[in-house]
Amino acid sequence: MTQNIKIRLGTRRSPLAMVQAEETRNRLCEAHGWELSAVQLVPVTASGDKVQDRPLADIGGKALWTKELDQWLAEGTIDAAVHSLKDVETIRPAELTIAAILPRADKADRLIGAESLAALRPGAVIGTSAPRRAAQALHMRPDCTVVSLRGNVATRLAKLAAGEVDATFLAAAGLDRLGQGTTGHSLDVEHWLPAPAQGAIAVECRTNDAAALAALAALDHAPSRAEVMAERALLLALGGTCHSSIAVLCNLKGQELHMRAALFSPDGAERVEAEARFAAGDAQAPALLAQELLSRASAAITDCFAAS
Ligand SMILES: NCc1[nH]cc(CCC(=O)O)c1CC(=O)O
Repeated sequence: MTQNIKIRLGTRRSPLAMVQAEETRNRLCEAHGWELSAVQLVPVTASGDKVQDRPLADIGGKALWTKELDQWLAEGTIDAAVHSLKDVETIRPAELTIAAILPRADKADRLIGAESLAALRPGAVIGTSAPRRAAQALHMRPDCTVVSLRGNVATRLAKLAAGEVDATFLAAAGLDRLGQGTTGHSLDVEHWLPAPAQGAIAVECRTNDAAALAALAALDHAPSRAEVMAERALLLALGGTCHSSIAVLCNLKGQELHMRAALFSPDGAERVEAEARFAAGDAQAPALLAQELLSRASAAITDCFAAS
């Protein structure tokens, strides 16, 4: 049976990454009528998972999530790689192509440890290593303290349970996929904007691998692709780095994308927001929105951007 492997699918080894890889395998097999054994999961421990004690932004950024899988694709060890698109650098090597975006899950963040930001005790300690979550929390609750909290979902929940922090944020998509749909309190996406591409799973393959491209194309969900590619176009135009706080919500309504984005200073004191409506596939509109945001932002915000 195992002789008949059609696709070797690389994935990070974390429980969430493995669940996402299994979902991808199931969809591939269903789309093509394959036995499950036709897709071989090939796990790797990514650099980003090895260093747990420092914020990702300080140790090399998002590239640490994809480095090993990128190399395995280049060497032909695997045929495709599954990623949380939120964790994938905006500029990818030309040799690699995002061949499929799976139907996007819940875009919201959940707050764990309190029913709402307002319900946190005065001076509460919030654990998060994401600049967006830190700045957005401090914007609403300047009395709170933010400390770095890294590790996979289970590790972060354990640190919260151990009392290291009063509260933390996790993506609803990740919690749901791990069977933790009742953990935490969903934050309304209209008021607490998510990260670019939050909740989206991307599958990459070699740009010159026609067979893999064709097999993965069957999984691509066009509405999800329209949203996340517009969000990534905004990120690219902003010149966002791991230190910048970028929050964006893009919803496809019919043929039109409704995008709302906000930038924050690291301490949360400053916030600029703008919105736009444009046709799906319009590559200029997100760039214009980026220019509008940057033009209205103070130095405390623009210092965290490469493009300014
Ligand atoms: N930064 C880690 C990461 N990357 C993707 C997810 C969750 C799934 C997703 O947003 O697609 C998470 C965990 C989290 O932010 O809570």
